[in-house]
Amino acid sequence: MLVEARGVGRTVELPGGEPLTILSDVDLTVAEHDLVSIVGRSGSGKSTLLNLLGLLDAPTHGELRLFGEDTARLGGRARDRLRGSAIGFVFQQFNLLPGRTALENVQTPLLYADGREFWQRERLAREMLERVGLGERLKTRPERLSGGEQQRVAIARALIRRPRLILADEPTGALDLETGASVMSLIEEVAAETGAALVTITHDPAIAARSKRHFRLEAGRLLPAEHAAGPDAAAGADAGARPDPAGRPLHVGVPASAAEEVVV
Ligand SMILES: Nc1ncnc2c1ncn2[C@@H]1O[C@H](COP(=O)(O)OP(=O)(O)OP(=O)(O)O)[C@@H](O)[C@H]1O
Repeated sequence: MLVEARGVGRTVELPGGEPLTILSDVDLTVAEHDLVSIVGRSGSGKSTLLNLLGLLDAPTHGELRLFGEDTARLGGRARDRLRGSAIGFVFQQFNLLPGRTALENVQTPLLYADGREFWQRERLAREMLERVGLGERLKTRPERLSGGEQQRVAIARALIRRPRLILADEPTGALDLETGASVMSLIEEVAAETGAALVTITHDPAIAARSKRHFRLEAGRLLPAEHAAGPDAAAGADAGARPDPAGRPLHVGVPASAAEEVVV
C-alpha cells in the first residue's frame, strides 16, 4: 500500500494560543495504479491533506504510513529523501524556474539524486521532455512557452524520478478546458506506465470524474463524494457523463461506470 492514513488529523495553534483543527479523522488508503480525486470548497483542508501526503507537513493526530513506513518515525533527512525519490508534485502554478531552459528545469530534481540518475540527468530529462511532446523545445525558457507547455515541463520534472505517488493540486486550474484534459491524459498515461498512483485535488467536476475513486473534504473531514451535498457534488456518481459547459461530451479517461465506483 502506498498510503495508509488512519485517523489522521492536523490541529494548529493560532497566534492567541487557541487550537484550530484543520483536518480530523482522515482514513484513506491508496494502492499502486489508484486514481483518486478529492474535491472540496476553499478552506476545507485540501492543501493541508496534500501537504501531509507529500511529507511537507506532519499530522498532529493519527497514523500516516507512506510506502509501508510510519512517517512519525522518519527523521528530517529520511523524509526529504523519501519525498524526493517517491513523490512527484504537480501544482496549478507550474513553479518552473524562470530563465532556465525546459531541459534545465526538468533536470533539477536529479541534482539531489545519486549515481546513475545524477550522472545521466541530461539524457533522462531529454527523454522525459520527448515523452511529454516537448522534444523540440528543450532549450526554450518557460516564459516563451504556453501554459499547457509549461505544465508539460512541470509534469516532466515531477515524473523524472518515476515517483510511486503523484500528488496533483489543481493541475489544470490555469489551463483552458481542452488543454487541461490533454494535460490530465498525459499525467494518467505516465502514471499508468510506471504503476504510480495519482491523487488529484480539484475544484473541477470534469477532472474529478476521471478518477476511479472520489472523495470530498468538508470542514476537514474526508467523505466519499457520493455523500456530498452542494455545488461540487457532481464530482460523485454521475459526473462521468456530464457535458462540459460548452455542451460537448467530456473527454474522460475512464468509462462512465468507473466514475460511479466509490470505495472507502
Ligand atoms: N498554519 C495554519 N494556521 C492557521 N490556519 C491555517 C493554517 N494552515 C491552514 N489553515 C486554515 O485551514 C483551513 C484549510 O486550509 P487549506 O489550505 O488546506 O484549504 P484548501 O481546501 O486547500 O483551500 P483552497 O481551495 O482555498 O486552497 C483554511 O481555513 C486555512 O486558513
